[in-house]
Amino acid sequence: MPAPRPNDDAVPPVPVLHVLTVPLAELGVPTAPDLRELLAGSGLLAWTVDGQGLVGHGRAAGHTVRGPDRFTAARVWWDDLAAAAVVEDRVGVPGSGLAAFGAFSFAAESGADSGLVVPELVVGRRDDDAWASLAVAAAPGAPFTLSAEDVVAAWVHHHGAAPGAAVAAAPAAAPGPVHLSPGALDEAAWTQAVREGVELIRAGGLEKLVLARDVLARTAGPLDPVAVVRDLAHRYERCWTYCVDLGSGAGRLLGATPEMLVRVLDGTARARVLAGTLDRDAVPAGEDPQRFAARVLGESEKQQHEHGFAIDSLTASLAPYTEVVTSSPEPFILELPNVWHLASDVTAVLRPGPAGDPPSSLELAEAVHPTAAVCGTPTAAAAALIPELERMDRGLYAGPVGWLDAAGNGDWGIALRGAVQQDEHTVRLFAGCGIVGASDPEAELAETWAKLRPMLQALGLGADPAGAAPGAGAAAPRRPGR
Ligand SMILES: C=C(O[C@H]1C=CC=C(C(=O)O)[C@@H]1O)C(=O)O
Repeated sequence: MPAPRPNDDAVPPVPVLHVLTVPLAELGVPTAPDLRELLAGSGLLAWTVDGQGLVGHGRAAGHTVRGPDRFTAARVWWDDLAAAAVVEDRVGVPGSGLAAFGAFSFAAESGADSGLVVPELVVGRRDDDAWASLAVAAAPGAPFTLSAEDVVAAWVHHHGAAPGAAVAAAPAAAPGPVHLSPGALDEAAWTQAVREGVELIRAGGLEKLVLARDVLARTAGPLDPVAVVRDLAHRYERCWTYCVDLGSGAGRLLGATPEMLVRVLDGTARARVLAGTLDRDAVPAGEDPQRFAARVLGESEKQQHEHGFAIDSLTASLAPYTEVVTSSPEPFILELPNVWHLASDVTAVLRPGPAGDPPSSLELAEAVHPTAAVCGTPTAAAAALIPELERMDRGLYAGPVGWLDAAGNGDWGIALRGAVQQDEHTVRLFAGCGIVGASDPEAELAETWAKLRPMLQALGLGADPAGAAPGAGAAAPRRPGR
């Protein structure tokens, strides 16, 4: 559905893009590659899961937005860009043709830019389909001259090798020591904030609240984001690994999220809802790990309660857009290298809007954000309390991150288990926990460390930052015993 337009003076003019998508077979690459091998080079944009997805390089166009209308403003820009673009798509699958990466702030009031960026070169893979798309700005009315040779030239430029040839592997992510320090709140202050949250819930003001904290990592040597992204994509292959730099100086968002906010493919929406977490390091000696997870997560009333809020908030916000919504009858246990989660997959057949088109992935991402997995229940009460208790601007953490195409398809994950790289030596890591009346603040603090683990490992800090890595030289904030 086209985005409602504000008055035309407020809409910036868009560039005219020429876009050519060719199958990789046309470039001499007969079998679909594992996209993780293409995570290299400067100006990387990525959205991959299990070797599939989209990997972008360079920048053909981009638009940043802020405030409560940030999604609508981005959609208007995208609709205009797509209408003006001249596209030759020889593949015709979701993600081919004109495609953009995007990231949106958690809060409407955030000082961080949100937006969309169209890479110059995108290499995509969906099952056995693999393609490359080249996008370049052209003068209005200019003839379309892009050819497969132009795509190869862009590939060589960005990858330093021809299509099909091996790309140089990245060196270690963070050479030299990494120093960790508390962000907005230290551990004691954050635990106190959780305590206050629990009291408010018990007093009946709200039912669930998600509280997060940030940790700053300073690296002695320059941090290579490509090595971080590669590490995450290989280690967390069941998660969606993301890397988005909107180019506005706000930093590079990277991480590997297990949570799919909404995916739209050919008129069907899907989501993976998570809530309920168990640290895989917490298995008592002699216990069978799977049975332990099934008992502690699957049979815990507190965890099921927390999970139920997340499912209800998603299905309620999808309802106006859907014909039928189905979800897993019982949550299942999702096993990740660092934690187990209670998870439910939701599928919804989308209802066409008044103009006959089903809602786009970005329209749905706006409709369902923020879910109770990152905000709370009721949403408005939780959203108002979060900055007050966390004492920070979440920026892009816990906001939608992903990609979209001109047909409305796209994947929007929730930017979790990640960080914002602020400069060559500084990354700001985030993790949060769903709090209910039965939550124990110390246990929630320990859970944030388990959720920070993917990024800490990618920085070379090992699983336990407090005892970490003589080689990594970590200086970490105190980690509670469990
Ligand atoms: C808020 C985060 O996780 C959410 C997603 C899955 C499980 C969660 C939990 O069990 O608390 C959180 O709701 C985070 O990783 O920062």
